[in-house]
Amino acid sequence: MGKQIKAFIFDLDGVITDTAEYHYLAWKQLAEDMGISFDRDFNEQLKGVRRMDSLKHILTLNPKLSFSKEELEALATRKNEHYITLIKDMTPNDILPGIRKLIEEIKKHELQLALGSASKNARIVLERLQLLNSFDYIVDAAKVEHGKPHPETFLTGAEGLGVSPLNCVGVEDAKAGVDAIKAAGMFAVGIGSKEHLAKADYIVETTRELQFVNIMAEVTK
Ligand SMILES: O=P(O)(O)OC[C@H]1O[C@@H](O)[C@H](O)[C@@H](O)[C@@H]1O
Ligand SMILES: [Mg+2]
Repeated sequence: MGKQIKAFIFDLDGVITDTAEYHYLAWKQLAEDMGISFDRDFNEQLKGVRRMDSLKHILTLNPKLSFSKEELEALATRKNEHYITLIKDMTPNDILPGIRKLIEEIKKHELQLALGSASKNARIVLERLQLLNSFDYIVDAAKVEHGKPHPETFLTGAEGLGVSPLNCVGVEDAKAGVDAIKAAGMFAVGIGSKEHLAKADYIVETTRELQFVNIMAEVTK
């Protein structure tokens, strides 16, 4: 018998809006300034990963480079400045196809909705998209100690909503995120390729295919 679903917990970047692309471009700009190049395949390992952890991962590409703690902070700040420039003109038109409809269906069925994001910019982005009020609870980088793939982000979301993780569906575009959802004991919807999101319980290629009825059918299988 399938589970009873009471809540959805959405990742932000790459799920609600295409800020995953802006994170990629901002990291690429910073990395190129340091003579490091990386491609979209390597970028899959950065998706869902916190700012400083992402920077440290990029720096493994050139082990000859070494930075003090202060220098690392300055580099992470510079990346964020590139990112802030890229998101400055975002509007509700930047909500990815299918997301608004899915949120409407979640509300119509009287389920709860939380955000589970690794980003310190999560509230700014939701504000630009005029979606802040659509969420019953928001988990961002400030609320948790451990980044994804640790389950804390999703467990904190469930706790904030007052529901058991077993009654939650998590929605993610990142491998680290899907791993976090599964470690939290939730049903995982992955957006992207099977190759990157192998652990997801149900995978769609793009947000356009995120249909409430199809997700519920998969959950109750
Ligand atoms: O630098 P920020 O806005 O705090 O974001 C941290 C991380 O947030 C995640 O949502 C993104 O997938 C990562 O790419 C990003 O590094
Ligand atoms: Mg994401």
